[in-house]
Amino acid sequence: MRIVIARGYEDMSMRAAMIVAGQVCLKPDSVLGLATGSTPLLMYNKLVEMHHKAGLDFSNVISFNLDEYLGLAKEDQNSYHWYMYHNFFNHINIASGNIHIPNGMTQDIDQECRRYDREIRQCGGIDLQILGIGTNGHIGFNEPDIKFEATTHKVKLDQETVSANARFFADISEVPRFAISMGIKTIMHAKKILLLANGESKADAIYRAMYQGITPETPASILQLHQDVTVIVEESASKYIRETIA
Ligand SMILES: N[C@@H]1[C@@H](O)[C@H](O)[C@@H](COP(=O)(O)O)O[C@@H]1O
Repeated sequence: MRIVIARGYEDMSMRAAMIVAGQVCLKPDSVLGLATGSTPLLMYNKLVEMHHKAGLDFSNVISFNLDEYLGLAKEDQNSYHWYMYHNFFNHINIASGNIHIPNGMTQDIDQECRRYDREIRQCGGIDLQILGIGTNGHIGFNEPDIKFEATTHKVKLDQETVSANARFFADISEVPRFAISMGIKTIMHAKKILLLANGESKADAIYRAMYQGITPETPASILQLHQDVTVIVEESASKYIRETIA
């Protein structure tokens, strides 16, 4: 693991955007695994800026999002569909046919999960996977569990995740309790992984993920076994890491 401690959110986001931009420049038809949440927001802004000001070209890029809430339509402002189009896709030149996000309104969840995994395989797997981390150590919506879930699957969200994500909804009762998430195996098959952690609320989770045992109780800890992971930790999220290094 390469660990970078960034001087604040801006620095973390710029470093992350540079890595994504580097990937796209070197391989214009890269398959990107994309994350949502508040953490990568500024990284997406920076990539949009690089597209407009420096001609960063996404026309051949293929994207697969990590997850989607079950029961939220694409038009719902809390769906990850809406988030991705609103914050990123609408502002760059990615081809709409190259965008993949699980369908949270599917009538057949198993079939939707199998379809999603098949499409990732058909595109040759993910070149660069971007990840955030939940306060409970989740990646995508792979929640703490007694085993690692391999492929795309239906998830029951943890109470901690529901509470953490309630800030985006008018009321906690509106937060969906279920989601579809890419599995750990698919994430681990990505050629490169970029994990971002921002804010003090992530300090414990990122420390456990990087320095404690590998356990499905901290899903992000599996990343210790991946050969090419870069972790960009914003300063306040790095407080336990710095204590360990010091
Ligand atoms: N499913 C998403 C994750 O992909 C995200 O990385 C994480 C952290 O979110 P945030 O960046 O808002 O803290 O929680 C959400 O529930």
